[in-house]
Amino acid sequence: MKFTDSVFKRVEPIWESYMKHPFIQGLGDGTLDEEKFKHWLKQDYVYLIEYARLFSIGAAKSTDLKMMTTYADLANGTLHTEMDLHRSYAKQFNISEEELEQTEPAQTTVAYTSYMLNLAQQGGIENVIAAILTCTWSYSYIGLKLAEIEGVKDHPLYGEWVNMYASEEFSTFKEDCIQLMDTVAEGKTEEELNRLEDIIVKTSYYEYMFWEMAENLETWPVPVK
Ligand SMILES: Cc1ncc(CN)c(N)n1
Repeated sequence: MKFTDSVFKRVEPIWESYMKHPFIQGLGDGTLDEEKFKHWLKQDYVYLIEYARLFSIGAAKSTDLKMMTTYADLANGTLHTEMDLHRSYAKQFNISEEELEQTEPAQTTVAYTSYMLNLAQQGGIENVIAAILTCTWSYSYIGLKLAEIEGVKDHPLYGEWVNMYASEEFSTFKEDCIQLMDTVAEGKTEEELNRLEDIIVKTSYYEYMFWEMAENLETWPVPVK
């Protein structure tokens, strides 16, 4: 069995819980509060800047040219394809690109990106891909599941979101990440694999917390100027 198949069995209950989360349910039935979506949009934009940085660390730590090319392509896909979705929504909401980029990251955004960046700086290439995997894979999982709902792709506001994460292009990003993970998992000891699996479980929890952050319009406790 591939490493990612056995990891999926472990994280599946967490990922199933995303589909029951009020934010995702609201995306699916079109009732999601626009303010919550805008909060997600701004937080996710600054999250994706760090995510693109992680792919770039992956490129720098790659052990061969093929791997380096895949990481560089994934960084490019994040900075252009995925973040174009955010810029397009921002335009509809009259949020400028400067405002998007200057979003103050909320606690959960800081915690999640710091966790991934810390792992990526510390270890080898296996840490980088283990930290990144859940992000792309779980959004593809959610997008494809939401796309099964009749009419969801035609929703005037949230249809674009579902179309992006259920797209063939995004599925290819996911497949590339899964393949990178299985390649570096080859020949690792059980102890090493357990450590990588733990990273994927933790990032799966962080994904849940990110939906919670958006749903609850999370900010820091005491506002200061
Ligand atoms: C928090 C989060 N996780 C995953 C993705 C998909 N790249 C995202 N845009 N944002």
